[in-house]
Amino acid sequence: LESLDVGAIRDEFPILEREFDGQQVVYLDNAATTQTPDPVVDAMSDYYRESNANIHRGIHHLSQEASIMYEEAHDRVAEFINADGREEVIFTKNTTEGENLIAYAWGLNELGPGDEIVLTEMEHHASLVTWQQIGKRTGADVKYIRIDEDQRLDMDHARELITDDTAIVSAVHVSNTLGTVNPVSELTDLAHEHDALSFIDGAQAVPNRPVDVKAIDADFYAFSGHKMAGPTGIGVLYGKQHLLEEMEPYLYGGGMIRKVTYEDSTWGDLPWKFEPGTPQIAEAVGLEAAIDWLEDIGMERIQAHEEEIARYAYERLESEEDVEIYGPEPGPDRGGLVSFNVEGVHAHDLASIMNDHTIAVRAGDHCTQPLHDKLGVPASTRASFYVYNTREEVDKLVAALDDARQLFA
Ligand SMILES: Cc1ncc(COP(=O)(O)O)c(CN[C@@H](CS)C(=O)O)c1O
Repeated sequence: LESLDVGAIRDEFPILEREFDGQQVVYLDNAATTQTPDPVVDAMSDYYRESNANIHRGIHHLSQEASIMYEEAHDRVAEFINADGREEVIFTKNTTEGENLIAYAWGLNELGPGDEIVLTEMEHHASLVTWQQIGKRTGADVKYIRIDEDQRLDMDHARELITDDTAIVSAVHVSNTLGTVNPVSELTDLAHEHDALSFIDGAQAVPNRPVDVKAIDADFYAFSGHKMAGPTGIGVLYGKQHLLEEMEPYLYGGGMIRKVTYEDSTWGDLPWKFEPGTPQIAEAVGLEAAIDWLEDIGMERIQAHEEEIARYAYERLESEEDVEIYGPEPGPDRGGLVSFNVEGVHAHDLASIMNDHTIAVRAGDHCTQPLHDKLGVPASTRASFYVYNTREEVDKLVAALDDARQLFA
């Protein structure tokens, strides 16, 4: 694979030139949100300047133009993840809303006492808390597939846990804390062997690797635009068409109906049935521009670059005796992030020192509190990489550890 021209890529991100206290920003918090390249910002600005109108309602030129842009953004997403078409692509606010949409529109109606919801111990709160609360409301039991000593998923335990009582398996594709890449096709097969559904949380996967939802055969797959060089305020819930057809909406209003009388209403076609009210139109345009931008580079090259930088970070940090790294060794089942702790230094103190060097990392539980309890640590510091990061930025991260040691260790 031809390596990326990181310099040319960085030129499309003016924010990466910003300085604080005379130091250029080192942005290593991409698992939280990625930066937005000029072509995406320009596409959204152009939309507002030239095509802004409400969709699906007006018969005037601007509304027709905006409607086509919005609808075709669904087609572009479908092509990107290999969905059958726009009918399988619901625009949400973010991954979290995608999880909630299925939990409410499917879970509340289909789950009851005796049913089991199988999660993994490394789930993000967007999945874990949602299914946990739906379990409490429906009487369904929530079970967690263990992680092993390498913080990979214990698939023997998965095979034991997923039974004919399982109604749905909801699993993260790439852990935002461990970096672990889970065998989501195998998990989906296990679910289907027991007539259960599979929901895959792809927030940390779609941005940085090729994702083919048909190859995985997931029934639902969710991700967020802001983690893949796109805008905040838009996410995607992929769902198999026959399942979405059978599901009742759980948010009602204009745009999602076919016929309304004082007595009852009928619902519109997919995906509009699940998109009530005025949607995030400019964000849909931005998401399409982000997909064009990513595919212009190539998802395989993005994955290779991100994993090369993460491998370099892993190896540099691993050579530091007082550093504990979480997640598996670099390789096919580790994504482009590294969470770690420095002995004697609290993660928040470390991140604060990093910030003194204008290095942006995340410290805390990364919305995986139960996982941190399982790891036996209150928090961790996480460096997460993307297409514009360099080895030199990793060197700055490692060099800043000494300041933290002198101050806190
Ligand atoms: C695996 C996974 N699943 C769901 C989400 C939620 O994405 P939203 O766009 O916020 O809905 C995230 C976002 N994780 C951010 C914020 S906690 C992080 O710093 O790790 C995620 O990583």
